[in-house]
Amino acid sequence: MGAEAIIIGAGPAGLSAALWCADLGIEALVLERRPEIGGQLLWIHNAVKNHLGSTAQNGRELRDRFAAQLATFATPILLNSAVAKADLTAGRIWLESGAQHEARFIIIATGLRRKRLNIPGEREFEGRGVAISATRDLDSFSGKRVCIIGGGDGAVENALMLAEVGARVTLVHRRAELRARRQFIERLHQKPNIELITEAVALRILGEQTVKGLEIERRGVRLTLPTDAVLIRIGFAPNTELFREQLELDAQGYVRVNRELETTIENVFAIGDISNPSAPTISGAIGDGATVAKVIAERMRHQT
Ligand SMILES: Cc1cc2nc3c(=O)[nH]c(=O)nc-3n(C[C@H](O)[C@H](O)[C@H](O)COP(=O)(O)OP(=O)(O)OC[C@H]3O[C@@H](n4cnc5c(N)ncnc54)[C@H](O)[C@@H]3O)c2cc1C
Repeated sequence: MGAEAIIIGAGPAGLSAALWCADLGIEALVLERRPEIGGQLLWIHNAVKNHLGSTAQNGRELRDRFAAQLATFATPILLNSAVAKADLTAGRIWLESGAQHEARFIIIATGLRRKRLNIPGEREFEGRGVAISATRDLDSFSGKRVCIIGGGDGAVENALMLAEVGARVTLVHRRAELRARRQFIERLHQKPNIELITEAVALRILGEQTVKGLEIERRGVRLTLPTDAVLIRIGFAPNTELFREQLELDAQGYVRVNRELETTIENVFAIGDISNPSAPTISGAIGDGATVAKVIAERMRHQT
C-alpha cells in the first residue's frame, strides 16, 4: 500500500508531523533532500534553551533526540530525496531522481534557506573566504579582517563572536538602523574592533585565489574595503519556489494557510517556517506537525 500522507522536509515540522502521523495510525512517507534529517537544527551551534521540556548544547543534540524518538516508529524517511516537481491537486510528487510518489494528503514542511546577495564573487569565492552558512571555526578568524553583510540578529551576533576571538570586523548594513535585538546592539557599540558602515550596499567581492576585498556603494560613492573574508548574513527565504504556480504565497514567498494549516488546495498543508513568517521557532514547527496530523486523522475518520 502507498502512503496516505507524504511529508516533504525532515526539519522539526516534518519530523513532528511524522511522529504524530505514526501515533495516530496514518501511513506517512517523509522525503528529505539532504543526507540527514534536522533541517535548520543542524545550523544551531549555540545552546538551545527555549525549547520547553528539553535543553540542548546545540541543535544537533536536539535533532538526535528527535531522531531517537522517531526511530521507535517505523515511518520511512527517504534521505537524499529532493522533491523536484509536484502536482499538488493530484497529490503527486516527483523526486530529482525521477521517482514518483502519490498520496491523498501532502504536507509541505520545506522550511527556510539562507538568502544570497547574488553579486559577482559570491559563488566564485564561496568556501575560499566567502561564507553563507554559519561560522563554526571561529578561531581561524583571529587577527583577520572580516566584512559581515547584514543588520539582523545573525549578522550582529556573528560580528560580536568574531570580535571576541580577535578579528577586525566591519559590519556593512544597507539601512540606517540595525534590526538586531537591543542587547546585541549595545554590546556591538562597546567593541573597539567592530566598525559599522550603514546605508551601504555590497556590489562585488574581489580576489584572486582567495578574497581580498569587498566593493560597496555608500551614498553614491564606491569604495573597496580590504578584507580576508566576507560573511553574508542577510536573513532567510522560504523554500517555496516549487509550489509558486500552485499555491497562494505572500509577497515574501511564504505559503498562506488557514487555521487548519491547509493551503488553497484541499488536503495540501504547509507547516513550520514556510507558513509562519512572523515567528519561526522549533516549538511552533513542532506544534504545526501535531495540528496537521490531527486534522488529517479527523478527515480520515469521517470518510471511512
Ligand atoms: C542559527 C539559528 C538558530 C536558531 N535558534 C533557535 C532557537 O534557539 N529556538 C527556536 O525555537 N528556534 C531557533 N531557530 C529556528 C528553528 O530552527 C526553525 O524555526 C525550525 O527549524 C523550523 O523548522 P521547519 O521544519 O519548518 O524547517 P527547517 O528546519 O528549515 O527544515 C526544512 C527541511 O526541508 C528540507 N527540504 C527543503 N526543500 C526540500 C525539497 N524540495 N525536497 C525535500 N526536502 C526539502 C530541508 O532540507 C530541511 O531539512 C534557529 C534557526 C537558526 C538558523
